[in-house]
Amino acid sequence: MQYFLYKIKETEKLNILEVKGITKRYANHTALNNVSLSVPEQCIYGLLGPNGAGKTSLIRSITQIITPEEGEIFFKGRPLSPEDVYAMGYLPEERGLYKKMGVAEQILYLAQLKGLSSKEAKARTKFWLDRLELKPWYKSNVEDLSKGMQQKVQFISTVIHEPKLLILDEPFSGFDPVNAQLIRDEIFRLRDLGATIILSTHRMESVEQLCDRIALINQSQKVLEGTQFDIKSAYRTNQFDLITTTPVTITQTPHELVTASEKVMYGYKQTIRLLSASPNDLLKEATEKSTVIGMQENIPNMHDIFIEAVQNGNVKTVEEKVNE
Ligand SMILES: Nc1ncnc2c1ncn2[C@@H]1O[C@H](COP(=O)(O)OP(=O)(O)OP(=O)(O)O)[C@@H](O)[C@H]1O
Repeated sequence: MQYFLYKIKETEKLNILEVKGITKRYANHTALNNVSLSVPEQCIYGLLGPNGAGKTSLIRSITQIITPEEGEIFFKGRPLSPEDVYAMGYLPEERGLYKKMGVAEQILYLAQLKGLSSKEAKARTKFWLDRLELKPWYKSNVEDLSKGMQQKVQFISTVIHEPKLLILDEPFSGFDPVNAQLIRDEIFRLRDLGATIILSTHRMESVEQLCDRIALINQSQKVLEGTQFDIKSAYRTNQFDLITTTPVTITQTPHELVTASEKVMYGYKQTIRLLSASPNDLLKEATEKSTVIGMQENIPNMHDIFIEAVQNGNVKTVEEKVNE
C-alpha cells in the first residue's frame, strides 16, 4: 500500500491547517466566535468540547459544508479552495451509507467519487476489506452487516483516497473494545504514514491514548490549546499520593491534606498537596517517620481537566503556566 511513504521530522512540520478568527452564526445564535487554531501536519489533533460547543460547526467550516461569516481558513499554507475536499476525509458523527448497496460496490463507488481510477479503487478496496477483516462480507448489502461492520465500511470510505487531512467525528462509536483498538491502531498507522488527523470525541480515554495536541472549545470559543504534556503541566496541582508501611502524620512539610491516611493493600495511603515545599521535603519527613513504599504525583487526566475548564470555568492556559 502506498501512502506518503515518509515521516516528517518534528522540527520540519508545517501547519497543514490554519483557522484564523472564524465566526459562524445561525439565525440568532453564534456557534463559533472568533476561533483560531493551528494544526501541525502529521499529528493527531483532538477537538474537545461539551455538547453544543461548536465542534461540528468548526469541522463543517473546514470541510466547506458551511461558510463562516468571518475569518479565514488556510490549508497547506493557501486559502481553502473547493479542490481541497479531495485531500480531506471526513467521517461525520451521523453516518450515511447506501444500505441496499453491496459493501465492496459501495466503497468502490465512493472511492471513485473522491477521484480514484477504477483500477486503483479496486486495489485499495481489496486491501482495506482484508485489513479490517471484512473480506467475507464484500458482496453483502450494507444493511445486512452489524453496526460495527457498517462503521468499518464507513471508515474505509473515509480513508480510501489517502487524504492528507482526516477528520473523524466519534470514530469509535458502535465498536466493541477489540474493534475500537483495531481502529485506534489504524489511526496511528495513518498518522505515521503522513496523514494529519483531527479527532472529535467525548471519550477521554481515546483522547489520552491518541492525541498529540488538543483544543478545547467551550461556548463557541477556543478556551485551551496545546500538547497533552503542556495542558497537563498547566493543570498540575502539586498533589502527591504517599504510601507508607505505617500511618504517618506529616507536620513539618507545609501541605494541605487532600485525603487522610487509609489502609490500602500494602500499607497506608494519603494524598497531600504541597504548599511551598518540594517532593523531597515530603519524602524526607515521611522516611524519617516510616518506610515509604511509594510516592507519586497525581497528574490530572483529560477528564478532570475537561470538567475543571468547562464546568468550573477554570481555564489555565499553557502560557500562564510558563509565566508562573
Ligand atoms: N443549522 C443550524 N441552525 C441553527 N443552529 C445550529 C445549526 N447547527 C448548529 N446549531 C447550533 O450551534 C451550536 C453549536 O452546534 P455544533 O453542532 O457545532 O456543536 P457541537 O460542539 O458539535 O455539539 P455536539 O457535541 O453535541 O455534537 C448549538 O447551539 C447548535 O444548536
